[in-house]
Amino acid sequence: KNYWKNLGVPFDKPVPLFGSLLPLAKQAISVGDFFCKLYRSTDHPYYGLFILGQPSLLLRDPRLIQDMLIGDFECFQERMGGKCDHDQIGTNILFYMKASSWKVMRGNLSPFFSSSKLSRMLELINSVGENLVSHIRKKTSVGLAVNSLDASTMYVTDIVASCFFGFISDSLSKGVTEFLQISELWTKLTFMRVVQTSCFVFVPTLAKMFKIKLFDQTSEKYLQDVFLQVMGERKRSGQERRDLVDLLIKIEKEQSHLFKREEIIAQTLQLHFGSYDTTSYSTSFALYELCANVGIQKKLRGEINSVLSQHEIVSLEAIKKMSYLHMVVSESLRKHPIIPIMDRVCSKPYTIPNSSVTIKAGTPCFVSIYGLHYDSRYFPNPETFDPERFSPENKANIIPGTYIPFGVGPRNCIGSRFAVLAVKVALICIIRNFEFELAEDAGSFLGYDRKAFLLTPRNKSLNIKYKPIS
Ligand code: HEM
Repeated sequence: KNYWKNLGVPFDKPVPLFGSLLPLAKQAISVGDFFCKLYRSTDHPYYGLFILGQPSLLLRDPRLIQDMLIGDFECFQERMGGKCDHDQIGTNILFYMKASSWKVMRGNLSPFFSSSKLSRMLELINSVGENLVSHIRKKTSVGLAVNSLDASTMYVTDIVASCFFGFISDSLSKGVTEFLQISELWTKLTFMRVVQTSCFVFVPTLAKMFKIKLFDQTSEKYLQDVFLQVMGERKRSGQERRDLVDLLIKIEKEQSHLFKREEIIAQTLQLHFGSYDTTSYSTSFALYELCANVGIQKKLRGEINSVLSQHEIVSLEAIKKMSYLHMVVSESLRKHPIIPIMDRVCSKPYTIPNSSVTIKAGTPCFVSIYGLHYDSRYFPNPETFDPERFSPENKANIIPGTYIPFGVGPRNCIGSRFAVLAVKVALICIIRNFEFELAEDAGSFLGYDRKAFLLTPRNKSLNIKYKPIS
């Protein structure tokens, strides 16, 4: 209780057993709001809290965040959670991999997101984008509003199947597919899943004792089987598609001394899990903002049409020329940072720069991405959707470390370029073909689900009325 007091660090008063986490345990507040509230409760560069009995630190100052998580990365290489040997998939996804294996695996996977690989994947994403337009056209032709959160989810499911699992899922045309249903189950947060995931991350001792695993086991097994089937066929035929399946086959062949089979399979499930809700919610929030800001929608349509009048296809080169699109997506990710917090665990005693405070090995350190993005010192009128914050002239004024939708440092989001590309293609496809606005029954889309870890729209529908442009 007096741990932070004795070190002279301002802190959140703990309650017995729960520490600072009681509001979360009661599901009275979402994870993003909880850390944002702590962020706002002090002016100090850092703030103490207790994860159950474990003293932990919230880093607030952007300079400090950068010094610690980038400059002193060797002391902050791992996250909380994932130390459960009984769960060979959950523990071995890149997100939770231990530092030594992580470095090699990250090096293996990074080239998968290089410009040349993205350019190849863009062909696949474009064809899913066309299906998204057909899906909207079909619903619109019979006078229906389109639940655009569902449509975004199907769009991302089909991209994931195509780019990571190597097969066509086509849920946008079929409406429902087994892969879509399993993917939804995979990321669905029931009360039990929330408790189990919390144990896996915050109380690994309990997770070990009760053999709790990170993922829902039915969907984990299904996705593993799908991937192994594709992998097996690929090995038998000797065919190469230069995609994730080929890359993982190569790692299995060349690095069997470093990685077990589960560690390799875990990465496909990781990329699926990493992309699924994050990218579909990001697409939906961007669509919502374009409905709410008709002037911005119009201006964006102008830019997209103008660039595409000089390019036959939606190539990386064409997308790069759409600077306003980049500003719109950047602002949407500022206002809606789907992963609202990030964490690292300190691996050795560490003295906080410009202080006499030394934290112990094992201390979890958090960053409130949401708190930073809504801090009016860094982003005036943070509630306003204003892409001009990211214009070439204004961008230079953004203080490093204050805009971090994809995290900070070497362990930041590996899929950021892929995610931004997928969101941009969806917007390009929609905006070229339709004018759109919120339907009368759109309801409130902007409340966040209190039991979710991600910024999850509480109202799981985003009804949009689309008007085809001839
Ligand atoms: C808009 C969509 C997305 C957002 C906002 C997002 C955000 C984040 C954030 C904040 C982190 C933690 C970074 C840190 O701790 O410094 C992260 C990590 C990660 N993300 Fe994403 N992400 C998105 C999409 C994706 C996609 C599409 C993939 C996969 C293709 C992906 C895969 C990962 C992985 C594997 C990690 C862990 C990286 C590591 O530990 O090396 N994410 N993401």
